[in-house]
Amino acid sequence: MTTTTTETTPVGGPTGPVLSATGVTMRFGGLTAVRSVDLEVHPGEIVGLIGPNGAGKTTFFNCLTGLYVPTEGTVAYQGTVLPPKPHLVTQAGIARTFQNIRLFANMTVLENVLVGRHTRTKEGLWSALLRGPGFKKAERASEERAMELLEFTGLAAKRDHLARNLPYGEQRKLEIARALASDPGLLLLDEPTAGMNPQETRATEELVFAIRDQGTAVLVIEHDMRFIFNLCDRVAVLVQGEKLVEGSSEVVQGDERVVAAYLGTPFEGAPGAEEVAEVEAAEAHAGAAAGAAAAAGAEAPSTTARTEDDQ
Ligand SMILES: Nc1ncnc2c1ncn2[C@@H]1O[C@H](COP(=O)(O)OP(=O)(O)OP(=O)(O)O)[C@@H](O)[C@H]1O
Repeated sequence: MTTTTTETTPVGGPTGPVLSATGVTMRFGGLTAVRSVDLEVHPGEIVGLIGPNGAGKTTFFNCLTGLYVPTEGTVAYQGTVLPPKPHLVTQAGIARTFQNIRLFANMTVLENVLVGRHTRTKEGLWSALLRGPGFKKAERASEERAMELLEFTGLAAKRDHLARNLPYGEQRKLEIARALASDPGLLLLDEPTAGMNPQETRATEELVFAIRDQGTAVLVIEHDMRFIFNLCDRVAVLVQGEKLVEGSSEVVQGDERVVAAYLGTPFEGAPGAEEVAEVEAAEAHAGAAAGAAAAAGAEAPSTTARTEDDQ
């Protein structure tokens, strides 16, 4: 089934997944960039999409957001199949950022967020031209919401700066603020930490958690595996346009096919490494304490005994 129709078709209830992509295929001439990919994102989830360069990740995002009309397959938001038109997809509740920053460089930070707000304002052309009371009220409400988002992303102090004068990390944050201005139920992030230093990456991680906590589900493409495995409830791996594996960070990291096709040897600082080191240190400490207690002819403390039983 193709998504060339402009009708919206209910296929589920509001309690189901936020996003359901079903059998999404995208061909460019003889090249199949995305092949029959199914993916769901549920409310409250952060889902990662990873894979080697050219695997089809961005093409898949473009199919989800109506930039491309998939050759086959459907994309549904909250149970309603979406027409492949970017403005209708945004209006439905899916917002995105791009791999290459796309801000209005000569507009202020606040103005950039206000642009992202336009899908949620109802005032028409005449109202805007005449600047009637309805328009002024809507304008004030939009500005209030935009300022909330600038506070949320830590950019409020820069509201009047030109976007082009922001440091790189803040430009990426502004892109996120602008995407959030459409009050999405699902946010798609395409390589949000590309070019960031470790501090900026850590701040982005916190921001994504905060976005999820505020009720927006997130689907994120990223090559930084530490970021992905720390952040995501679920990770899907695309290889040569096909979904190879999908599961928790642990499942994906442990899958031999993913390691062979993409991850290679385990990356340094894998999540859990710190915890493993802490447990080992605690066990060594407990073992030493038990040894000392035995040497002194006393019973080992109960916590030590439990630790040993658990091994
Ligand atoms: N508009 C297009 N026309 C023709 N081929 C395209 C087009 N867009 C993408 N492709 C091809 O589709 C394949 C998938 O590209 P895509 O950019 O989706 O991969 P990706 O996984 O996002 O890669 P990266 O991690 O490098 O961003 C590539 O072979 C690419 O050359």
